Amino acid sequence: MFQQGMVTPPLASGQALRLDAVTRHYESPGGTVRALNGVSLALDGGSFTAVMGPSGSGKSTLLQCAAGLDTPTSGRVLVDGVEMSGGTEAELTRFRRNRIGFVFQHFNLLPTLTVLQNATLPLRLAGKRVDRTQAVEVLTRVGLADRLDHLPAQLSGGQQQRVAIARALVAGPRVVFADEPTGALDTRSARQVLALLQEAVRIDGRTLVMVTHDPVAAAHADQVLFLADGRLVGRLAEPTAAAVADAMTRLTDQAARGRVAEGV
Ligand SMILES: Nc1ncnc2c1ncn2[C@@H]1O[C@H](COP(=O)(O)OP(=O)(O)OP(=O)(O)O)[C@@H](O)[C@H]1O
Repeated sequence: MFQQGMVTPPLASGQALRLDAVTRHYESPGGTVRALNGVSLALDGGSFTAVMGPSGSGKSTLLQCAAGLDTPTSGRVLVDGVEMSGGTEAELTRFRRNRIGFVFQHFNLLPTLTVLQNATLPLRLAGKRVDRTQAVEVLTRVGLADRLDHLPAQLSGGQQQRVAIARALVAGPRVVFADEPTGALDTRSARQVLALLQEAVRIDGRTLVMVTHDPVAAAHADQVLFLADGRLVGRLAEPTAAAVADAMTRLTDQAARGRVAEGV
């Protein structure tokens, strides 16, 4: 059922991610852009949430703020009940490395590193010992056991994204953020990537937050949160692709009507 409005439940021990009244404003020559306008949400550990909304609604900004890659103008982000602000840049980086994984649309692999080196980079950056057996296990799970010494340029897009998923999972993060992880992939590779992300939730108990424009991808999640104009405006539990597409059509129409009313 599509529910309008969002209510944040009280802090619970099982909460992996919580945002309290997060805003992100940008100053631009045309005035202040309110990319996020008071977003509150709470996600349980082991849940899979898709975030959707019209272009410019604030999806990427939400992900970047929640993942500690960007700093909110106001509000709080808590991962595992621990607030992700107030420290130095080095502390924030350490916090992110220990608790957060990120999958990008365009993979962001380092071209001169092999598959194994790319996948274990977060461990080496964090100064942790690289357990080769465990790293190979992760790469085997994403179907790349026979590609360990390949460079990214020697792989297909789908294979590169699977390396990126291994990299996001290798340090055992509490929350994994994925920004359009299937946006650059063909249907078959997209399906494989979604299955791997789903497995990370169902088998390993990771908490996954995925921005997507694709209703079929969103239907893999437990719930879809809808953003419009920097606010959470609705939630769809146990989504089907048809219900997600329907809700998106309504939101996009509303956004277009809003722009006409404002004379944009
Ligand atoms: N660095 C920035 N400086 C100024 N404005 C920005 C900046 N980053 C984002 N914005 C603005 O904030 C708003 C939200 O952007 P965001 O990229 O989060 O939207 P989105 O929903 O992810 O869009 P899309 O689906 O097109 O990727 C937009 O109006 C965008 O132009």
